[in-house]
Amino acid sequence: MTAAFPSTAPRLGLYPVVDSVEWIARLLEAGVRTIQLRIKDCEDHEVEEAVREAIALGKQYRARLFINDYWRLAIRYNAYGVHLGQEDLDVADLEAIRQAGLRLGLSTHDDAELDRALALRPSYIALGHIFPTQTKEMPSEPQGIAELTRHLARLEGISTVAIGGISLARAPEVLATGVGSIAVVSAITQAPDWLAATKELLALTEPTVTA
Ligand SMILES: Cc1ncc(COP(=O)(O)OP(=O)(O)O)c(N)n1
Ligand SMILES: Cc1ncsc1CCOP(=O)(O)O
Ligand SMILES: [Mg+2]
Repeated sequence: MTAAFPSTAPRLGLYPVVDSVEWIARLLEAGVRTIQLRIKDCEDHEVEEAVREAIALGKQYRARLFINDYWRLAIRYNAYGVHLGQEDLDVADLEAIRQAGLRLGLSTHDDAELDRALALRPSYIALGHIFPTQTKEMPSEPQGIAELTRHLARLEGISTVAIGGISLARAPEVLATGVGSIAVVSAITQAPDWLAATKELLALTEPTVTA
């Protein structure tokens, strides 16, 4: 049987996905504890400094900092984890990521991709896109709440993340499915007041414990 990747928190809560060290710094300062650096379509050497700085910030704030795509740099600078999509899986050295002790998050869009992801025993499984999104061109249709719920039934005991078109207004219905985390880009980066949006999303995902 394939060895599992290291576990992460069962519920990752609010998971902003951002494209700069500046966003990483301001969101960690705002209280976010799961976050991803996602810079697209660069060579490793072009993003190396940003990846190094983001990972250092993640450690400083004791946060779960995932690096999207650049798995070699994530290993070099000892990130908390790496996020990979299905196409990334065709080229990444998963054994090197596992040997380095990094967590692994995987994207899925349908049952076949879920089968493939489950076989790899990642740290979390992302499901998307849930709603239409302007942030990334998607070849598939949005899966919606009913399909998300159906997929979650296969994922008992696995850390799960929903992504795609999740606005502040839609977050409650997504969280009501029982998914462990909501990953968001524009709900924060395009918000008229990013700090207010972040605080509201944090409150939704991390309800205060009552005695
Ligand atoms: C949490 C999370 N879920 C999905 C993705 C998308 O990853 P991928 O399919 O590899 O697409 P790109 O982000 O690389 O364009 C993600 N980054 N994070
Ligand atoms: C990176 C990614 N992967 C699937 S949807 C998406 C973008 C999500 O962005 P938004 O939260 O703005 O819809
Ligand atoms: Mg990718």
